[in-house]
Amino acid sequence: MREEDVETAIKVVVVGNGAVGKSSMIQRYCKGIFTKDYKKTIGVDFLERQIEVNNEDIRLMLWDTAGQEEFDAITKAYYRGAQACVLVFSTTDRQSFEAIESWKGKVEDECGDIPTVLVQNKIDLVEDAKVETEEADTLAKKLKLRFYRTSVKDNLNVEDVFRYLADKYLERVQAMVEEEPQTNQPKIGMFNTVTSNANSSAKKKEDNGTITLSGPNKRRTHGKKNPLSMLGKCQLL
Ligand SMILES: Nc1nc2c(ncn2[C@@H]2O[C@H](COP(=O)(O)OP(=O)(O)OP(=O)(O)O)[C@@H](O)[C@H]2O)c(=O)[nH]1
Repeated sequence: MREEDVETAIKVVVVGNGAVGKSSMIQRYCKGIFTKDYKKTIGVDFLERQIEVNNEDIRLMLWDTAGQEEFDAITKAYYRGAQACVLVFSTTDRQSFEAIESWKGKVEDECGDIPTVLVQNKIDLVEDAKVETEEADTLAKKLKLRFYRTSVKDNLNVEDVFRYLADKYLERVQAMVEEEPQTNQPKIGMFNTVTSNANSSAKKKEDNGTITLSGPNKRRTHGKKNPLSMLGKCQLL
């Protein structure tokens, strides 16, 4: 395998209370659709989308985790190996706002300090808001997080959230490469990728309901040089 044949993939976890719009956000971003129905996520699920950053193909693997506390034990295991995180609360749900710091802590426990954004979703329902604009701004400042207000329904700012995370992640990788140019061992996760279809899912549901990823695979990038490939590969989970 040539170095330039390795594609970069970023595992992003999307977390927050139930019904804030996590699944909807991922569906909007990966499939371009929005549905009004609420179907609570059981455990975890993921979708992926490929984007181009600095002339490189980057595959974002978006992990949708259940917001209901009853699934905490399962979902935490899936935070492992995440390289970026979206913390979501809803404009119309005060509790979901108050739970943000706790969600941040859960992700940090498993992943350490990874690029993270704070998202206030459902801003189309601003007339029903249970969170003041200033409160949300203050929380973002306190947690030192980039803050986006989105409406998945109206497709507002959703693209920006994931673009920011991809940029931020690549910035960190680049800084790491510059610091330690000789090393082949990544300090933060990167792995060879599985499939190339933006909407395809690389997960496999086993009989016991566990979702596992297929083993590392490579995808040709038609000789396009990928400077990130020098970091080699590592395990996803
Ligand atoms: N008005 C409005 N409704 C939204 C928006 N985003 C999501 N919804 C609705 O909110 C409800 C919950 O959305 P989900 O995406 O299922 O929420 P979730 O966070 O994945 O919920 P869990 O799976 O329980 O964790 C659904 O009825 C969506 O249609 C939005 O931006 N505006």
